[in-house]
Amino acid sequence: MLPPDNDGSHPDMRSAAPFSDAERAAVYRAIETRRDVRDEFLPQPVSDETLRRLLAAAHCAPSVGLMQPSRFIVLRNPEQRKTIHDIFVRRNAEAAAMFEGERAERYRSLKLEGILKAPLNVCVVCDRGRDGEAVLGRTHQRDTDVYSTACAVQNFWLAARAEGIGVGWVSIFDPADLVEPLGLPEHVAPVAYLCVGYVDRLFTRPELEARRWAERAPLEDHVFEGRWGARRSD
Ligand SMILES: Cc1cc2c(cc1C)N(C[C@H](O)[C@H](O)[C@H](O)COP(=O)(O)O)c1[nH]c(=O)[nH]c(=O)c1N2
Repeated sequence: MLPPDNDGSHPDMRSAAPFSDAERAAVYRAIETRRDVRDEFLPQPVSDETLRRLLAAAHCAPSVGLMQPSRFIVLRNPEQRKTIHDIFVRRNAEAAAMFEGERAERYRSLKLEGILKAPLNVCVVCDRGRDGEAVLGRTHQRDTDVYSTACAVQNFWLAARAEGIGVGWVSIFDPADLVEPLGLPEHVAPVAYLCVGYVDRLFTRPELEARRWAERAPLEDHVFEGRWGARRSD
């Protein structure tokens, strides 16, 4: 056992004082007003400096065993994005066929990506590393590397909101579809295909709710006490 430091804390530690009221409000505002964006992208380019801030925010995310498995493939070339969009169109037709009747009609009326409209696409991938290599925290939960990458995506999304930049996550692909167009090696899994660009308007609630596809649930319905389904008052 290592001896404790004099005051019991590591020299690299610092105060964990709460944020000021304004700082705290800004954090919650980013969380509450973040939206998935499909169609509101403006053509205005995102500067390298701004993109770097978003990527730095993503790179700050927690990761299992500090594995830092997230990698960011930035796609600017319209031709390459056209290839990805063509794949989306094909997969989206397959997806639409999985719904029936009025639901299928409603599905087809939704715009579910901004691959070509957004000035920038970023594919966030997870370098799953070499099999057999033990990673702290991942020894019994193999997918924690992918969860770590999802944390990076959320950091990116929230930082983007603070910058006035919209992000839309597109997952209507078979992950294998992206291997060839992005040159992904076998140990790299695509996690999030993101459309990124400035926006001047955002929905005040999830667009899928505004368009009557699904409804947000009250938080209370999703919080249990001690056991699945148990309520505090039970
Ligand atoms: C893992 C994952 C995958 C997808 C999404 C999200 C996430 C987390 N979302 C966005 C999703 O529909 C949206 O987050 C919810 O409807 C809630 O809306 P807000 O994000 O609050 O605007 C999404 N949206 C879309 O139009 N096409 C898509 O393929 C996907 N895929």
